[in-house]
Amino acid sequence: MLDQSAEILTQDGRTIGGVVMEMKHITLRFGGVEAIKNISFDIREGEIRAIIGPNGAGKSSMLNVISGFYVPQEGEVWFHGKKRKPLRPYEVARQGIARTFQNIALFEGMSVLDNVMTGRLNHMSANLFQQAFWKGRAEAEEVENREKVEEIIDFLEIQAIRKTPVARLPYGLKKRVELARALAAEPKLLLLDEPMAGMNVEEKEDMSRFILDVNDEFGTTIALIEHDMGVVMDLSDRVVVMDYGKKIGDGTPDEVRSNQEVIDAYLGVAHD
Ligand SMILES: Nc1ncnc2c1ncn2[C@@H]1O[C@H](COP(=O)(O)OP(=O)(O)OP(=O)(O)O)[C@@H](O)[C@H]1O
Repeated sequence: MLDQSAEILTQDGRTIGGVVMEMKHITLRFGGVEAIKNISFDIREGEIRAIIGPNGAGKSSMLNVISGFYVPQEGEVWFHGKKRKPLRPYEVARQGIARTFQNIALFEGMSVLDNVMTGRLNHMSANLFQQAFWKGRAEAEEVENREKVEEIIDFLEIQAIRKTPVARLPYGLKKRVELARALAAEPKLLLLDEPMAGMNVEEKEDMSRFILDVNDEFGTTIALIEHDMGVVMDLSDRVVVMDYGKKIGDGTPDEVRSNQEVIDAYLGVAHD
């Protein structure tokens, strides 16, 4: 059996670390619909792991299992070597998991800066009493949080719009602000829900570059779901392919690309 803690080499010669999350025989049902059927795979430290598949394949359901939002009826999720119990939303953040959403979930009336600041909530320990009576601590924390947020804003090249209300931004930039907010939490595992959906070619190229840069610069482990096979192939170290709730492929982009079952699933399904 493969040593789970051992590093492995990717097809591009990158080294990725040991297993951080393991999905073991996951089955998820909504009433009579089996959205995920007995799927197992792992996510390794420092990798970009994509889960792809045609419409209705079960990708969103899987992302929600990874994030802890859905608890599967069967199977186990292991995180950092421990079997995970059902989590409350704040516990997910404390575990070092942050995510973006397919339908952007930002505060439209607030500025970019304030939206990104909300990503720091988990790093704010000063309570209301301390904020009122122990100004020093609350202020020090505020300075530290601002510094981190400014660093991320620079990194994602959104300085010019830091004071702009999100509602005024084009779609591609909103997606980048969402990425910034997720990064502000300094996650160990970053989950991206169709990060390229609805983008034009240029926006997709920008987003790909930022995802690669985040992974490279911060060493963040990234798991993303994507509907369009093309966009993630150059980006990912390893890819899981789902179809009708089943896993039909799992491997390097080259392995997945030459997998006949994967080719058939994609050819047999109409895409938008
Ligand atoms: N909350 C829910 N209640 C009932 N059925 C659901 C629910 N969420 C998903 N499903 C069903 O589970 C199956 C998988 O859906 P899911 O959204 O996970 O697929 P997907 O691969 O993300 O699809 P898409 O690419 O279209 O977003 C579908 O048959 C869907 O109708």
